Amino acid sequence: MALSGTVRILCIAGTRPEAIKLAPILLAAASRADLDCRLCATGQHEALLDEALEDFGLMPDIRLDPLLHDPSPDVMIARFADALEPLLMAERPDIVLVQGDTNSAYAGALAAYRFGIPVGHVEAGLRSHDFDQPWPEERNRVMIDRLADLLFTPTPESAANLEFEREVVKGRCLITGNTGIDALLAMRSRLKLEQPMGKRALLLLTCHRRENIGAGIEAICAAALRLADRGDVDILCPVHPNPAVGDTVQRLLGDHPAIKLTGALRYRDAVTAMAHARLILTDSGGIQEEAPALGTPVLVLREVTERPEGIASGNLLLVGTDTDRIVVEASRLLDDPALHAAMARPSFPFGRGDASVKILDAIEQYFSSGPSDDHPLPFARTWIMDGAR
Ligand SMILES: CC(=O)N[C@@H]1[C@@H](OP(=O)(O)OP(=O)(O)OC[C@H]2O[C@@H](n3ccc(=O)[nH]c3=O)[C@H](O)[C@@H]2O)O[C@H](CO)[C@@H](O)[C@@H]1O
Repeated sequence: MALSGTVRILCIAGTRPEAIKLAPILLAAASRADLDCRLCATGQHEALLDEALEDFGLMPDIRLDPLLHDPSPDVMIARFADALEPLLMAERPDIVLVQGDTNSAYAGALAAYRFGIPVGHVEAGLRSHDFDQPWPEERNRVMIDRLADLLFTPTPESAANLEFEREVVKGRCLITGNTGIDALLAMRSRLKLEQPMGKRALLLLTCHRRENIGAGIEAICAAALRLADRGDVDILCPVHPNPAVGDTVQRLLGDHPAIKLTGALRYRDAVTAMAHARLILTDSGGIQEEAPALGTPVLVLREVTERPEGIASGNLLLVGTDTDRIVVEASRLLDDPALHAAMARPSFPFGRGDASVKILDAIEQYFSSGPSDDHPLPFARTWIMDGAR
């Protein structure tokens, strides 16, 4: 029945974007006496996660033992879920919170579901409607939504995706906005973002999606070289640590004088680069959400996007990975100030920076009101040695 006293939340995360999008929740919960919110890091991308947390003054409370090698997604999910079981037995959280669509998030939802621990899904309802793009993220987030008891969805469009799946998505859905905007606005308020004085336009290029590895990234790099040859742009490309991405980018872009390759930027430096860029070329999900709030146009280097809201707001343009298409669209924006201005109008289709407060309010309400007929509390599906929950 309804819990009295402190509600124990366990966040489970493994990657940089999860850290960035869970940080506002962890920080907001710290000032609420009735919530005890802790973070378990799976080790999926340990260094990037730790670095992202540092920019918010955070670190994991618990760490799973690192995987000895980088297995396939489904083996990774199984390993994480297995490693989480004794942790969940020991920690006994009242709710497990996972963010987005990573293998860590799916593993956290699976392990909690087995023990009958309610699952909260932050960034629920995003759909490309194509299991192969992106893979395995689309599959992961569809399955997490089926397991979740509380679904925190960023926009009416993503809520509509969940409504369409109501036959199999049984949890309570709440439109909250994306916590990534909470993180962005908090970070931006700490930075001095004077406009850069240089005459040359800054282009920010990031690419790391699994489905782009190989031909996609080669085509993207060919476009970057042609844009760099214009002579009026500087391209900044933070290279994702995945060697399947970095080796190709280094080989193709490493020698051009107008292209600067760096390691992954710290979050605060990424926000600065996004704010200063004239144009962003990316296959990132989070950057598609952040750039509209910063008023920087984005060419989305994907064939499909689960952020149609940013397309509708006019801040994102879906261009895929065709070299000529990328060059044509980037050149149009660089050469036509009116067209650029139309795409550079700040907008907030993914929320206004209050998602984490709404999520914590909803969690408190869930436990104070207790189960209702249409939303009974879950039950243990895995026998817990010291007695069923
Ligand atoms: C299918 C899909 O779209 N899934 C997404 C994917 O996340 P992603 O595609 O957004 O991943 P990245 O692009 O790696 O991270 C982006 C973040 O990192 C910052 N950044 C970037 C470059 C850098 O050098 N330094 C940085 O700090 C940047 O500002 C931003 O905040 O998984 C998340 C987890 O579940 C999901 O939520 C999310 O939907």
